[in-house]
Amino acid sequence: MDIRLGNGYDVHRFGDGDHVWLCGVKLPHGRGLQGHSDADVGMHALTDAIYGALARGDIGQHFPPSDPQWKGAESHIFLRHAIGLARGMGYEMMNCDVTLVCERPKVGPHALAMRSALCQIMEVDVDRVSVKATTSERLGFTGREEGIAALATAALIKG
Ligand SMILES: Nc1ccn([C@@H]2O[C@H](COP(=O)(O)O)[C@@H](O)[C@H]2O)c(=O)n1
Ligand SMILES: C[C@@]1(CO)OP(=O)(O)OP(=O)(O)OC[C@H]1O
Repeated sequence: MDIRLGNGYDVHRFGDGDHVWLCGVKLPHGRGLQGHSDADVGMHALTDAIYGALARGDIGQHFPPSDPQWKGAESHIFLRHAIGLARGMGYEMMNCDVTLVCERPKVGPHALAMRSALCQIMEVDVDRVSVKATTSERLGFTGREEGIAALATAALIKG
């Protein structure tokens, strides 16, 4: 049995807008997250955790922000690529865990929808996918609501 662990971290800043995409769920919000893609910070962190587990670089190497092809792209494209790479190397998702760091929006009421969205994209059981959140007690850039940070861990298993 071969188990590989990876971690991911991402940040997107708030700008104009009326919604945010978080882990595949569109939430109405007073501001939007800025990015080259749809700025789904949680999905980006999870995608990077998978690349990290595989030692296959990071999201910006596979989908360069300088490439106009990815402007406005839906982030499921990135996650599908990462999990496809994992399967191509003989790995399955054992479990993964995403933590969103923001004062708002409140994630708890939407966590199950987020887990469902991620597990559908990755084609894994929902009990293998965790999404949770914390504030940063109003400290730092997340505390000032200048942006949202996300951390993720992925465990991949072969055999
Ligand atoms: N965006 C968020 C932030 C937090 N939660 C939930 O609230 C709990 C308490 O947060 P603290 O930062 O005060 O520890 C946290 O454990 C989450 O359950 C949330 O849903 N959305
Ligand atoms: C996802 C990509 C795609 O161009 O752009 P962004 O939406 O800016 O997101 P980031 O987390 O900075 O990762 C870099 C890029 O790969």
